Amino acid sequence: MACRCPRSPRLFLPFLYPSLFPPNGISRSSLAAAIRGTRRSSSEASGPTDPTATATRLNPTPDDYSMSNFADKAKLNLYAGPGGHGCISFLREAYMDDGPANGGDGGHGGNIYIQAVHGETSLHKLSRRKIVRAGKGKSGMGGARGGRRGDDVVIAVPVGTVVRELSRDDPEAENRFLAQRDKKRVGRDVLPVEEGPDGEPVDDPSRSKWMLYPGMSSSDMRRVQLPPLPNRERLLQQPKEPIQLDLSRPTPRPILLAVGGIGGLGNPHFVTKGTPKPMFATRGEGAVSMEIELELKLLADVGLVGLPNAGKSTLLRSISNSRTRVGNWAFTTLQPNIGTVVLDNNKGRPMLTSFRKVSDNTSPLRDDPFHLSAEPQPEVERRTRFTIADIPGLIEGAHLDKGLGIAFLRHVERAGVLAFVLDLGAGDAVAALKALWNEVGLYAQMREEEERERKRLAAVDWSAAAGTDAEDSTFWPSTMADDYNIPAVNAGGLHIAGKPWFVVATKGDLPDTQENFRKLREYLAAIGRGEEPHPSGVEGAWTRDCAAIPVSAIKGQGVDRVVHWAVGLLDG
Ligand SMILES: Nc1nc2c(ncn2[C@@H]2O[C@H](COP(=O)(O)OP(=O)(O)OP(=O)(O)O)[C@@H](O)[C@H]2O)c(=O)[nH]1
Ligand SMILES: [Mg+2]
Repeated sequence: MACRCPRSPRLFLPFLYPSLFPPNGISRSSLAAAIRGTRRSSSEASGPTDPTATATRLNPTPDDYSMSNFADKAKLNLYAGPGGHGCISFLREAYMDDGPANGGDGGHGGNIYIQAVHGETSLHKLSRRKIVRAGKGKSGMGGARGGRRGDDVVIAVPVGTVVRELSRDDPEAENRFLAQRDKKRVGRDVLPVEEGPDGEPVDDPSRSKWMLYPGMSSSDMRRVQLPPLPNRERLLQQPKEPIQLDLSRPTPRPILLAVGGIGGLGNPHFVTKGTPKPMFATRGEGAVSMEIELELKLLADVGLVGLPNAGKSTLLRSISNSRTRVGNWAFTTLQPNIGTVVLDNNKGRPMLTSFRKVSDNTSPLRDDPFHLSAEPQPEVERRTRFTIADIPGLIEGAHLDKGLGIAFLRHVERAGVLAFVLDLGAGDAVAALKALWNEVGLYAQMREEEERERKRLAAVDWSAAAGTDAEDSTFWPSTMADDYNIPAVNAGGLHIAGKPWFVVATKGDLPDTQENFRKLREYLAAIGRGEEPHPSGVEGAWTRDCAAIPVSAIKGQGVDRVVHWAVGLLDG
């Protein structure tokens, strides 16, 4: 059959593809040229700073970057799994309607662990998750079938995460404390079931630990004589309060944070001569819940510190594999970036031969907890790469949380070497260096005060058993977690000012920067000679070999010297 619609392909095409059908009077070629023109002008507007320059790796267009999710703090509420209840059941078979007790035990609740692993780079997933729950133990069943154990949870965090416990609720520790107190008071393990004047049982906390057969009459329920609660130990001991871990290395095994509850016992456990058919079983124990705070301190070998727009990110791009964002405005960088400088790619002669000490902070427990390797650990190992952290620019008052500085200064806190990046084209470099050191020094002092305060609070024993003889060494046995405790920091800001540092004087390609650089070099030489104090003003700070390296990061000139100098300081 013939088509009833007239064949007019041009009818709809202009709506679908307007660019192919220019309005009358404009030729297709001139329209294409106009489109090309607008594209070029829009990329130029946001492109490299110098309009004559073409985009390169060191001077990229602003869209040549990737912005990943990043969070360096997270608070988590942890709920370990409670134990499942024991079961009250009796064998029922043909011709045996009154068989023996066969209730299964409840499963243990799941534990919560933490593990620092390579591959995780941020805490953003955990900061959104907020609550971590381990699996509940399943209750026991008839036919002597035990309940399933609750699933454990391992929280994977990046290496460099500090864990602090903020609060804890351990119902079993509380109960044990109350039981010990009652034992002392009455001289018996469990208070007798007493009846009040109206025949109602007096409130007895130990009764809530029991499950009674649902088919019992209420008077039987009141009269039933319960045996003393069995004294059961958790398979894993809950770590001491407060937990403080510094996961500065990948942890070989997950570290326990919160222990799940023990599963209840089924009724066969309570069969005695006097009670051949126990109509009771124990409930599963409650589990530990706690609130913890995670703080990620990126572990880079070198930390770049500078004012906004100084050229830190361009420097990072010029010496490492980083693709961090670069732009000609302040606060281009909004989150820390880590770049890796490869010294030896195993494809020929290495760029530099460097060794790093490994014996300093290698405890046998961390690297070889079971002493499996008979060979002694090497004292030094070859450095094939090192990492550099670029953080958002600091402004005056950063330590008081102005700008973006304070949240990110903690990432340079752990760097082995600090590199101060100064823009030679942005005024007095000496004044800029002093301002930066001032902020860093004030921040260091603030952190130390915070740490002291935290220690003071930790020294106060908040545990339920505090001040009583219930608190003995077996009550809170020590765990592996104690070996990961945060090391003490020096007083007076030295933990940052005592680090080796140097200055990278960048944008040396700009005109009239020589004089600025000369003054900077003289100032640093005076510090080295001891004529000028350390720019932070901290007594005993590192002033051994303060160098200023002139570079033009955008042209990649002089940047190799930065790598050599940083490696020299890292090697010590
Ligand atoms: N002429 C010249 N310009 C440079 C040099 N290094 C960086 N720039 C320019 O300076 C501007 C700022 O560079 P960034 O690397 O983003 O500076 P930043 O210190 O990371 O800035 P924030 O992230 O905001 O703190 C960019 O327009 C760069 O192209 C250099 O050596 N010479
Ligand atoms: Mg930057």
